[in-house]
Amino acid sequence: MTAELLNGRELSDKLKEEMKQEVAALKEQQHIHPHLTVILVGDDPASKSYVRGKEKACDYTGISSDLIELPISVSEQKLLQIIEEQNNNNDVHGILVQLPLPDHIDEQKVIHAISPLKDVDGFHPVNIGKLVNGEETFLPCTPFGILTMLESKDIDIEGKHAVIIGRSNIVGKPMGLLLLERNATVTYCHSRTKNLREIASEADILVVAMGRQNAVDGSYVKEGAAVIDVGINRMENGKLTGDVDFESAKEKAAYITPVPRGVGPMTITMLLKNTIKAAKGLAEK
Ligand SMILES: Nc1nc(=O)c2c([nH]1)NC[C@@H]1CN(c3ccc(C(=O)N[C@@H](CCC(=O)O)C(=O)O)cc3)C=[N+]21
Repeated sequence: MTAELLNGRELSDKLKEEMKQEVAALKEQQHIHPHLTVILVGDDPASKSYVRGKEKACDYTGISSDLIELPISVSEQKLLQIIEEQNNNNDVHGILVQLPLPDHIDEQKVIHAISPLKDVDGFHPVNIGKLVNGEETFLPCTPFGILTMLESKDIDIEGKHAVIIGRSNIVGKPMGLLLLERNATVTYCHSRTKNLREIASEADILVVAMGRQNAVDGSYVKEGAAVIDVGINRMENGKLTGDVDFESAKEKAAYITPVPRGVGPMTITMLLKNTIKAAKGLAEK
């Protein structure tokens, strides 16, 4: 079998086109102008490039965005103060603080400071709590994007075995919760898991978010599985690659995401969705 490609770039383009119409209608009919504030601390080139991607996507869909750039030496107190100003600004619907933050800033404290109503990343504990409860909330963008890709191909989730490799707060943990809510049987694996290959090769849906190039190859993939590669690793030649050895995995999978043009663009697109939702004062289950 050779897998069908889950092309995140193509799906993103389609969704952005729809959102562009929706934003235009919101402006015209309800005088709502969705606005996202992005806060970037320091000048890490990868972070800068992601932030540029977000700005570009906002522009395309008619969402206005501000970028607040702060020096790497900025104090935690100053950052918290800026977040508070954004919380209190009624023209701002979404606030995103680009992660990771420098070591002298407590990331959890920063996430707690963002109003849950403007938390378009879906990282605030109130929103995570709602996700655990199955209540409506802002879904974390990467898991939301993955779910949207699976749904776009009508890939069955109910009753299927989903194996998540990686347990980060922003990808692995919420991914498992979302799939569980849709009646998958979910197994979490991580760096201490024994028999990773054995467990992974039982997955109908395999989500790989380990942060290590080629950590998973075709021998980890069940025939007919959907393989989702969340990894972004920059190779020596400057090109991006995922955590999955695409060539061997695609011979066994029924569906597979490429890197680049897979999960990454969907993450940004879901951020736009969440920003529109925030502007409308809603949150989605
Ligand atoms: N508060 C916060 N929210 C985030 O959502 C967040 C974050 N911090 N910190 C970093 C990660 C990473 N992330 C990506 C988004 C888009 C691509 C993306 O568009 N990737 C393109 C390639 C881009 C390129 O060529 O560099 C692709 O895979 O095709 C990648 C990575 C969001 N993150």
